[in-house]
Parts: sequence; C-alpha cells; structure tokens
Amino acid sequence: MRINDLVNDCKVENTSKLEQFKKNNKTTRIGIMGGTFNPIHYAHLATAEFIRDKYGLDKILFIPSGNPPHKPEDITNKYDRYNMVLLATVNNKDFLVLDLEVNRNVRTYTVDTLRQLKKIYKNIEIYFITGADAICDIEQWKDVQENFKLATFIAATRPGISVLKAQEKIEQLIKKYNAKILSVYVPSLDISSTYIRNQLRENKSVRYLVPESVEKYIYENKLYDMEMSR
Ligand SMILES: Nc1ncnc2c1ncn2[C@@H]1O[C@H](COP(=O)(O)OP(=O)(O)OP(=O)(O)O)[C@@H](O)[C@H]1O
Ligand SMILES: O=C(O)c1ccc[n+]([C@@H]2O[C@H](COP(=O)([O-])O)[C@@H](O)[C@H]2O)c1
Repeated sequence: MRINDLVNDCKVENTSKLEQFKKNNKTTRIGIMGGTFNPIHYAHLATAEFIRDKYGLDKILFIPSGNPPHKPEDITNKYDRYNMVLLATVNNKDFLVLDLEVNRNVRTYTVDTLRQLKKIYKNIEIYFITGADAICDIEQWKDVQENFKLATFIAATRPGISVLKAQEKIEQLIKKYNAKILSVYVPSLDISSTYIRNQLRENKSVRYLVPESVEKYIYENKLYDMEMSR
C-alpha cells in the first residue's frame, strides 16, 4: 500500500481523537509540542512522551508550524511536514495533531496559537514544550510577556545545549517576566531534523531515526533532494 493513501486514514483517526477531546468538559492539562518538524523524528516523539508521563499531562497536541518566522522561506511544504506528523503520531491515543498553524497563511507566531487554543478549548491548562535551545531565544518571539501569561513553559534538555547556560537564562526569564518555566532533564537522542535532511541528501540511511511510515513518506514523495529512489 502506498503511504500517501494511508495519510487519509490518519486524518480520519486524528479528527476522531480531536472530536473526543473537544467533548471533554473537565479541566485538561495539555502539552503543546510546536515545531517545524522538517521532518519529525524520534527525539521529538520521545521528548513529548517523557514529558506527558512525567507531568501527568492528559494529551500532547503537536502543532506543526506553517510559516515559521525564524526559518528560511524555502523549507519543505507545510502540508508534507504536517502529514509526516500525522503518520508519526497516529498510533498513540494521547498524541493529537492540530492544523491551526498550517492553515494560517501569514507568519505563524506562538502567541496567536495560544490565544486561539484558549478560545477553542475553554478548560485547558497549557504546558508549552520547547527544547532548551528554543527557550534561550524566547525573548525574540512575538509578545514574549503574553506567551508567559498564557502557558507554563517546559524547557527540555537537548544534547549539545549547555544545561548551565540554559538554566541561567531560565532564571533570568522567571524573574523578568514572572514566567512559569519548568526545566527538565529528558533522556534524549542526539539527532535533529537538520542531521536527517543531510543524511538524506547524501543518500545515507535514516532508519531508526524517524518512524518507518515517515521514512516511506519521504521516499515516496522524494523530499529533501534525494539523489536516488529506494
Ligand atoms: N534531539 C532533541 N532532543 C530534545 N528536543 C528536541 C530535539 N530535537 C528537537 N527538539 C525540540 O523539538 C521542538 C521542535 O524542533 P524542530 O522541529 O525545530 O526540530 P529540530 O530537530 O531542532 O530541527 P532543525 O534541525 O531543522 O532546526 C523544539 O522545541 C526543539 O528544541
Ligand atoms: O512566536 C514566535 O515569535 C516564535 C519564534 C520562534 C519559534 N517559535 C515556536 O517555537 C517552537 C519551536 O520552534 P522550532 O521550529 O525552532 O522548533 C515552534 O512552535 C515555533 O512556532 C515561535
């Protein structure tokens, strides 16, 4: 079966998970995993699952960026990135995917997404998950103060990022903005989407770095300038 045909089944399954979630009137603690996901890899999934479990979050909402302000204009098509996130999360009942950002045709900022989420889901407490690298740059984000009012941030350690430097920055942010930021050690993998794109461009293996369905989607749709088809 072609993987592109499976994407539709994933969309149906995800819509049904979202409808169930919307019906829930109780206060729900949700984790938001935002990212460019170009492509999604196992470190994203492992980080999200570790944090869901550690903080007893009810669900993790993956929100692929549409037109992220901080990445080059020519990144992979947003619907391909979104489809790969759907494929990667379909088997986990607690992982849901939202298309809020891919459907926005202007630049996508987190503050707009958080405001929108609070409107759609009345009783949610939001925990925004970021790598420690992203939290260090948060003062460059749009409406930084407002972001901190709308969500608690969880800064996950990431290989290659100095924990001490990140901790210093987090303490400054907490003081300056009265922010709620939890810093957490996550046993993780030293991989990035950049590394995976480079492997693909050099025609090297990405097996066990991304879910098999994502790997197939990449090959079937000839993403990332691959030289030969598999
Ligand atoms: N290996 C990792 N361990 C922990 N967190 C990660 C890891 N890779 C990415 N993240 C976090 O996941 C979120 C989404 O990341 P993103 O989609 O930019 O992936 P990336 O691998 O950093 O991509 P790129 O290499 O293209 O910059 C960010 O908050 C990022 O810090
Ligand atoms: O809102 C902003 O100004 C902003 C600027 C840079 C990054 N972000 C968000 O940070 C998250 C991680 O970004 P990324 O793509 O670097 O992994 C993702 O949800 C982005 O939308 C948000």
